[in-house]
Amino acid sequence: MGVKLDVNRLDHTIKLVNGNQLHLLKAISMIVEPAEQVAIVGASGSGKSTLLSLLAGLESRQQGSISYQCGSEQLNKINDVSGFVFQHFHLLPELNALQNVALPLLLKGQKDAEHCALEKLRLVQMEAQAMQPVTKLSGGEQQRVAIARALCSEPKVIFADEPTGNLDQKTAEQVFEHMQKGAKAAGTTMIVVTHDLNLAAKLDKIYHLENGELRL
Ligand SMILES: Nc1ncnc2c1ncn2[C@@H]1O[C@H](COP(=O)(O)OP(=O)(O)OP(=O)(O)O)[C@@H](O)[C@H]1O
Repeated sequence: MGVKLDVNRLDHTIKLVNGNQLHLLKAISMIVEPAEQVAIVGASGSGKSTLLSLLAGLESRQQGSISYQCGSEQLNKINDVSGFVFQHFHLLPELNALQNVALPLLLKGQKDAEHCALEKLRLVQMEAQAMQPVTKLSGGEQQRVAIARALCSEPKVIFADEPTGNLDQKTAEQVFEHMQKGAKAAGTTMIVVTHDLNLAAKLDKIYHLENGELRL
């Protein structure tokens, strides 16, 4: 069961190095339903990554509120039930694909970590390369490993920041499809920041961030 996000009037101002202030996000409100897959698009510098970090609880809110609900339960912390996929993969170069995917589960003390990791690698069609050091994998393969890692902890919501930004169009589409399928199969809510309108069009809703305002 995915998480429902109820975002109410988020406001965010940034202090620039020259001392000026940039009113980046202006009273942003949105509702993301459980298992919904939404895109946030907008020009470079419009504040998409900042908004995603706020939604994911990685950055402190200045104003406004976000409530997270899973079934009938109100969640106090989103980090425990969320997965994050970054543009630059953020894999550990000294480990192989399987170890990268299994690591978060091992850290939690899960005994069947490698079994779960292998299952997720199969889902993104990377089982055959499980023992490969990640440095030997292509960009698209590395991102599929990162997606398997995000799916491994069976998150209730996935936040993805330009997950295919480093990939060519064809690979981007394949990787995106894996991510979408994985999230759909598990009923996971997914929020994706992307500049790629083709990919955004594959999701349930597209939000546009412009001049600090979010509109459908
Ligand atoms: N901590 C910070 N301190 C100062 N400025 C910041 C900080 N974080 C972001 N900014 C600025 O806020 C603006 C929005 O940044 P953000 O990364 O959220 O935009 P974005 O829409 O994701 O951009 P891109 O598509 O290029 O990644 C940029 O001008 C950036 O330089």
